[in-house]
Amino acid sequence: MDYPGNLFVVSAPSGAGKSSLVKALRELDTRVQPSVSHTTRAPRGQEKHGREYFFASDQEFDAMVAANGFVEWANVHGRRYGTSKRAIEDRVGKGGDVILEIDFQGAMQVKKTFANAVLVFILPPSWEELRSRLERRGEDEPEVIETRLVNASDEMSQACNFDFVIINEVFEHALFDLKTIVHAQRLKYAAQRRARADTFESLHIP
Ligand SMILES: Nc1ncnc2c1ncn2[C@@H]1O[C@H](COP(=O)(O)OP(=O)(O)OP(=O)(O)O)[C@@H](O)[C@H]1O
Ligand SMILES: Nc1nc2c(ncn2[C@@H]2O[C@H](COP(=O)(O)O)[C@@H](O)[C@H]2O)c(=O)[nH]1
Repeated sequence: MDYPGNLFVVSAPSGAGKSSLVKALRELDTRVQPSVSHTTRAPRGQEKHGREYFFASDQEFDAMVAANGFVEWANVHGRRYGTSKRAIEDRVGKGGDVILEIDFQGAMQVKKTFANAVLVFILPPSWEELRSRLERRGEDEPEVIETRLVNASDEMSQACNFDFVIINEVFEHALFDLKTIVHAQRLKYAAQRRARADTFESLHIP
């Protein structure tokens, strides 16, 4: 699908720091808008319906799947998560930039629909640090942390299918890398548009 905006997808094993990086990027760059996903998991901590997620029952999620309402959806850590078409098509269709924080299965589905989407995978510096970040965050029960660490191994093996891989060891360095990828994509896209406009002009196509 061709569209005038930029679509960025950030994936990572749970606890690698993607939400923190995307939040910091958005504070520096207000052109990048997040998409709020739907999930069947329960809210945690201070999460609010419509802000972090649209929290849906299994029946509500089923109804959206049946209505073809998702660009992508997947089972992640035993719950379902999905990006609604409405969450991204409006904005990228009008030339805005959207950033998705989704798992690798969703990222692969997005790439099939939006071939120009830029896929970024975030890796933690080590297993020990991944575990310690999940524990320090203090938002998940120990068994949930164990499930996420078990799943992290499969998730990390998918990094090679992404356009860019960032190791989030020193937060500021990882943020710089992410910011650079976003800027580079904008420049590339603007250059492509200029080249296309020049071609039409030289051929006298209005
Ligand atoms: N470079 C870093 N150094 C140390 N701690 C970090 C770093 N990046 C993020 N963290 C911390 O690690 C924890 C996990 O980060 P975050 O919640 O952003 O991960 P996530 O990948 O979005 O996880 P999930 O997929 O479960 O939402 C948070 O407490 C965050 O403050
Ligand atoms: N395929 C999708 N994955 C998603 C989506 N929204 C979030 N996620 C991923 O789920 C896990 C767990 O998230 P958490 O908030 O419960 O910690 C994480 O890897 C997210 O990236 C989505 O819409 N589609």
